Amino acid sequence: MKKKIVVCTDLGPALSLLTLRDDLDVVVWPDAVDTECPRAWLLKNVQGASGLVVCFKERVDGEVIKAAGPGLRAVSTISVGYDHIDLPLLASRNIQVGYTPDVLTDAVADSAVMLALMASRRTNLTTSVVTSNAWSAFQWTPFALSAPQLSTTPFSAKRTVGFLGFGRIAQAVLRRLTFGFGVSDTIYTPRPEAPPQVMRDAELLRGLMPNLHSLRAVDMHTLAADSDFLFVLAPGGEATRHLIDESFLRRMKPTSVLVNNGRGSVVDSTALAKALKEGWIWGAGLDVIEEEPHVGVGHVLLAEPEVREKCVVVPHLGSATHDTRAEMARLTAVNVLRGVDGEQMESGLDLGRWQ
Ligand SMILES: O=CC(=O)O
Repeated sequence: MKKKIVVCTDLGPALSLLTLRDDLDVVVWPDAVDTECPRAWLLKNVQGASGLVVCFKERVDGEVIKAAGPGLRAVSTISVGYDHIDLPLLASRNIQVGYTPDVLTDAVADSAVMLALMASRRTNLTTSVVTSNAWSAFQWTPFALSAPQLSTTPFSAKRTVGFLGFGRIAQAVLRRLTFGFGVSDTIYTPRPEAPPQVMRDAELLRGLMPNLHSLRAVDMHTLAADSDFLFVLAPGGEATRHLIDESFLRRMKPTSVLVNNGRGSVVDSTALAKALKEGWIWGAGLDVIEEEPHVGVGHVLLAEPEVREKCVVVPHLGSATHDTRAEMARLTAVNVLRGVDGEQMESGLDLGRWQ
C-alpha cells in the first residue's frame, strides 16, 4: 500500500520531490497557493498519513495526532519556529519533526535590520507626509523629523545593541551591524533553552568580528536599560511570554528602538502601545505581534496616530524572499520524505530534549 503524505501548505516546485515518487500518495490542500489550510480539511485528510507537512499556522496537537492514527512517522514544518507543534507528544510517539533553521537566517536578519532602520526613522510618519499630500507644507528645518542613528560614526556616542535571544539569527544581525554599521558594543541574554552549540558559537564571534569590542551576557534589567537598539529574536512559548512587559519597557531609553522578529507573544502589545504613546521608547519595528493575524486598524498599536507613527508592522514576513522560501520548501519536502522512509531528516529536531 502507498504511504500517504498530507501537505497543508504551498511547497512551490519542491512539491514535485514528493509527487514524482510513485510509491507515495500525496494529498495536497487544493488551495495551498492562495489560502491557509482549514483545520477541518487537515483533520479529515490526515487520517492514515505517514507524513504531514505544515507551516507555523497549523497547530499539530493531540487532536491532529489522534486523527492521523498510529502510522504517522514524520511532521515537517516550513518554519524555524516550532511552538505550534506539541513536541513532547510527538517525541513520546517517536514521530520525527523537521524544521528549517539556517536557510532562513540571512533573510530574517535582513528583515530585522530593515525594521530597525524603518522604526528609528519612523517611516510610517515620514512616508505619510508624502502620501497625504503634505510635503509641500512640510517645513524642512535641520532638526525636523531627525531620528536616532543605528550606525556609529566618529562623532556619535557609543551605540549599544541588545539581543533578547542570541541564536543564529541574532548572530547574523550582529554580523551585519558590526561590519556594515560600525556597532562595537553588544549585550545579550541567552535564549531560554538555547542549545549549547549556539552559545559556543557566540563565544567564537568576538574572534570573527574584529570591530566588536564588547559582547556581554547580561540580565534583563541591564538589557532594558542599556540597549539603544533591542532585537527580540527569542522563540515563543510559555518560557518567553511577555518577557518584554511594562516594567521592562519603562526601564528602556526614550531614544531606544525595539525590533521583534521572534514571536509576538514575547512582547506585551498593550504595554508597548503605552510605551510608544508616552515616549518611554522611540519606536518599534514588528514582524510579529501577539494577536496576529487579527491585527487591523483597531489594534492597540495601530488605532492611535501617536502610536502608529512610531510603529512599523509587517505581517510576519521575515523569511519571505524568493531564494529563502524556495530553499525552505525544498528542505521541508526532503525532511518529510526522509521521515516517512525511516531515515534521519536533513534538518530534524532532536526530540530527546522533550522526552
Ligand atoms: O516565523 C517563522 C518561522 O518560524 O520560520
